[in-house]
Amino acid sequence: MDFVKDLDNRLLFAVPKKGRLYEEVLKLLNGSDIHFNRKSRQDIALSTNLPIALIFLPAADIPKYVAEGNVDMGITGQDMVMENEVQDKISEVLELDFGKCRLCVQTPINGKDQTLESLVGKRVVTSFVSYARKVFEPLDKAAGKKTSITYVSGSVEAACALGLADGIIDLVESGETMRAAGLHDVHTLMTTQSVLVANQKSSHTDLIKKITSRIRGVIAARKYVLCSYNILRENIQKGTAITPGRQGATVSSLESHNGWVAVSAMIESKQKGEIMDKLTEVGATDILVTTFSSCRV
Ligand SMILES: Nc1ncnc2c1ncn2[C@@H]1O[C@H](COP(=O)(O)OP(=O)(O)OP(=O)(O)O)[C@@H](O)[C@H]1O
Ligand SMILES: O=P(O)(O)OC[C@H]1O[C@H](OP(=O)(O)OP(=O)(O)O)[C@H](O)[C@@H]1O
Repeated sequence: MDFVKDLDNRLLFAVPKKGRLYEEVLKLLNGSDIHFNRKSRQDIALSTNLPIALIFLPAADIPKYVAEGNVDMGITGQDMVMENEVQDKISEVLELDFGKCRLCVQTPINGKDQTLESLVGKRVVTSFVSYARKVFEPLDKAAGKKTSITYVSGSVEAACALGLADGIIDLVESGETMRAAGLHDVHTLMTTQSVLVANQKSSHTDLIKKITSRIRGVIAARKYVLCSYNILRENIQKGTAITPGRQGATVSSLESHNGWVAVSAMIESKQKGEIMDKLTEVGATDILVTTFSSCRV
């Protein structure tokens, strides 16, 4: 019971305890300077530097806990928020730029069913039963049929080959799992990614803002790098046209090189090769690209 007392006045932050999102979330917490010691098999860890308790839960259950106010905030997938039907009860505070995939209707490549509509009245297997019911309800009504929707907790792709389903609803990222099971996607129901969600009535509004801002900084730092280079003063405009920066580039004079300036600006990480090529073409030298672990922009 002492443990429960330890949670008093702490913001409760639910994070996935395993699975696809776990490693990414640990990196986010580390980058956000949220320190904690998690003892083996314990699903609650107190932060050592902030009034936060991390609660390790299945990603699928996190939306429910956040919506009910049992925890103040959490990290889960948009698909899980939708499946739990709590999108109106929680605030989606921030998209996290990982866990990106699509929720798709899939059928055997060589089978009879090649559309969503052709599955009406047949057998569908999924981990997303409540969402599936919503999808098939109007179709069933229009066709006067009843689609059978069955829950399985994982390895959904096996259901068609094993004779349990005519089609499945499951997540697709690279498509490898689907193809290996002899399936293809005939309809995309939603695209999804991981999100930071918060209870709308949490009393920890300031701390929620602080955590959100830190996590936003980690995500932004992954998208941007700092590009710095030297260029002749007369070519500054050619350089800054290539690296305008987020709010303008920083330009400073080079003491020992008359007529030269040093420029630094944030650029999108994925464009760094092209930008360095262009800077070289306009006569920039000593072009450096530096990554950073967090930022506030
Ligand atoms: N292949 C994928 N690519 C990207 N994101 C995915 C993928 N599979 C799942 N996700 C995202 O990760 C979330 C959690 O999926 P995961 O399969 O890890 O479930 P889990 O219940 O946490 O773990 P497990 O399946 O091991 O029990 C999903 O709701 C989805 O948002
Ligand atoms: O398109 P892909 O890149 O192959 O990814 C899709 C697979 O990833 C997820 O499952 P996961 O591997 O998390 O395991 P699970 O089947 O136990 O849920 C999802 O349920 C698919 O099976």
